[in-house]
Amino acid sequence: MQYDVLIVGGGVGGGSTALNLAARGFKVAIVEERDWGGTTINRGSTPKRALLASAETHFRMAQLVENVAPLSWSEMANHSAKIVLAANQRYGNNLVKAGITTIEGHATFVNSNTILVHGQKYQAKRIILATGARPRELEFSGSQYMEHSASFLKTSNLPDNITIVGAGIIAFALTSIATEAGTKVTIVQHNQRALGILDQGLVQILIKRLENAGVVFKFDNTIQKITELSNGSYQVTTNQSQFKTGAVYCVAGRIPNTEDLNLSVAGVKVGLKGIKVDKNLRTSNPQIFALGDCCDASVPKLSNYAIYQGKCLGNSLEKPVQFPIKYPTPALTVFSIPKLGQVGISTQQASNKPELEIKTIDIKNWQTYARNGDDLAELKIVFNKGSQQIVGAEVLSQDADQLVDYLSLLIQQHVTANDLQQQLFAYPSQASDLYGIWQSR
Ligand SMILES: Cc1cc2nc3c(=O)[nH]c(=O)nc-3n(C[C@H](O)[C@H](O)[C@H](O)COP(=O)(O)OP(=O)(O)OC[C@H]3O[C@@H](n4cnc5c(N)ncnc54)[C@H](O)[C@@H]3O)c2cc1C
Ligand SMILES: NC(=O)c1ccc[n+]([C@@H]2O[C@H](COP(=O)([O-])OP(=O)(O)OC[C@H]3O[C@@H](n4cnc5c(N)ncnc54)[C@H](O)[C@@H]3O)[C@@H](O)[C@H]2O)c1
Repeated sequence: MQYDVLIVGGGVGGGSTALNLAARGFKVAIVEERDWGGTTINRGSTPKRALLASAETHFRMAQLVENVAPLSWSEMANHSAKIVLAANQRYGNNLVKAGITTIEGHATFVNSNTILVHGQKYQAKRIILATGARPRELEFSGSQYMEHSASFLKTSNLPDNITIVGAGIIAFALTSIATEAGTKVTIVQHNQRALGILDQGLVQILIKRLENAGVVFKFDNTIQKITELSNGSYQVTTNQSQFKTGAVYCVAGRIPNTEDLNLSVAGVKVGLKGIKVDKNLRTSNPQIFALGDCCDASVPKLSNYAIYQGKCLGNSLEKPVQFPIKYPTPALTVFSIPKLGQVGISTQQASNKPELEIKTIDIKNWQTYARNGDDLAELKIVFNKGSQQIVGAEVLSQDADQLVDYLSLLIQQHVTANDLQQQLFAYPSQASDLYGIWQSR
C-alpha cells in the first residue's frame, strides 16, 4: 500500500502530525503498537491529572475547613480509568474520522520508504517517527521488583507505604497524589538535588511542605538491593539505610524508543538523546522525520512540544521552502501539591545575565491565593532591566499552572508591567491579581 506520509507512533506527537497532514489533503497512515494516544493519554498526564483532581481538591478543602473525609483510592482509580478509556477511544476515533488509515502493530523499516507491520508492507514518500520514550531501568539485585509510573497510575490498590526512586517531575506528582490519599511515601534520590531545572528556593519550600505531610526524603541514597518478603512487601537496602515498603516505583528519567525499528537500513542516525534531527525535524535521511520524545531536538521532552512539533511538521511538509521551527515561550508545570510552574527564562538562567533582574513577590495576600488558603504561594518574576518587560517567571502555588499560562501570554506579547494597567480584567479573578505585578515594582 502506498501513502504520502506514514507515521510510526500513535501518541500525541504522531497523532497531531497525522491530523494536521490529513486536514491538508495528504494520504496518511499511522501505526501504533500499544494504545492510541500513547503515553500522554494512557500512562502520562491524563491519568495523573485525573487522580490529582481528587487529591488537590482534598488538599484545598483541608486548607479551608476542619474534618475533611479521607479519600478512597478505589474511587479515585475508577474515575481516572473512565477518563483514560474515554480519551483513548476519542483519540483513535478522531484519527479514523479524519480519513487516516490506522494500523495496529509493531513497525520496522524494510528499506528507507517501506515499513513492515505483521508481515504486511506499507510504502510512503515520507515517513515520520514519533515512537516516544520508556522509563529508564536501574540494575541491581532485586531491581526486577520495581514498577514504573504507568503501574502507579493504573493501580486499583495502592499500598499504604510506597517508595519512589528519583526526585524528578514524575516523582513529585506521584508523591503528592499518594500522600493526599493517605499513603506514606519515601523518596530515594541518588544525589542532593531534587527537580534540578526548577528554582531551588521554591523546590525547598515544596520539600518542607511534603516532609510536614509525612514524606521521607532520602537524599544521597543509592539503592543497592530489593528483597521480596514473605508477606508480599519488600525490604530496600541503600548505601545508607534499610527499610520495608509495600511497592517500589522507579521514575529515574526516560529513554527514547529507537531500537527495534531497523533504522540502519533507512540510514537514520541515532545518538544518546534520541534520533538525530535538524531544526526542521529532518533525520539523516531527508525523506524521514522524527519528533516528540524519540528525537534529539534540543527542546524539553513534553506533550506540548510533541504536539507543537506535529503542527509545524504538518505545515512545513506542505511548503517547498523549509524554515527552522521557532518555538514559542516555553512553559512547564510540575503537578505536585502545591504545583511548581516555570515560564520563559528561568531564575537559574537569569542569575548569570546582568541585564536581567529577579523580583520575588509574596503572593499569599493576593486575593486568589488568600481566599484559597494558598499559604505557600510565591512568585519569582524575571524582568529585563532596560525594557521592563517580563521575560520569565517561576511560581509555587495550587494554581501555578494557570498563572504560568497567563504569564506565558504576557511574555509572548512583550508586555511590560505598566501595560498590565491598560487591561480591564474581570474582578476579582486570577487575571486581575496580575495588577499586583505592577504594584510590586
Ligand atoms: C507519568 C508521566 C507524566 C507526564 N506528564 C506530563 C505533563 O503533565 N505535561 C507534559 O507536557 N508532558 C508530560 N509527560 C511527558 C509526555 O507524556 C511526553 O512528552 C509525550 O507523551 C511525548 O509524546 P510522543 O508522541 O513523542 O510519545 P508517546 O506518547 O510515548 O507515543 C509514542 C507511541 O509510539 C508507539 N510506538 C513506539 N514504537 C513503535 C513501533 N515500532 N511501532 C508502532 N508503534 C510504536 C508507542 O506505543 C507509543 O504509543 C509525562 C510523562 C509521563 C511518563
Ligand atoms: N509536568 C510535566 O511537564 C511532566 C511530568 C512528568 C514527566 N514529564 C517528562 O517526563 C520526563 C521524565 O520524568 P522523570 O521524573 O522520570 O525524570 P526527571 O529527569 O525529571 O527526574 C529523574 C530523577 O531521577 C534521579 N535519578 C537518576 N538516577 C537515579 C538513581 N540511580 N537513583 C535515584 N535517583 C536517580 C535524577 O537525579 C532525577 O532527579 C521529564 O524529564 C519530562 O520530560 C513531564
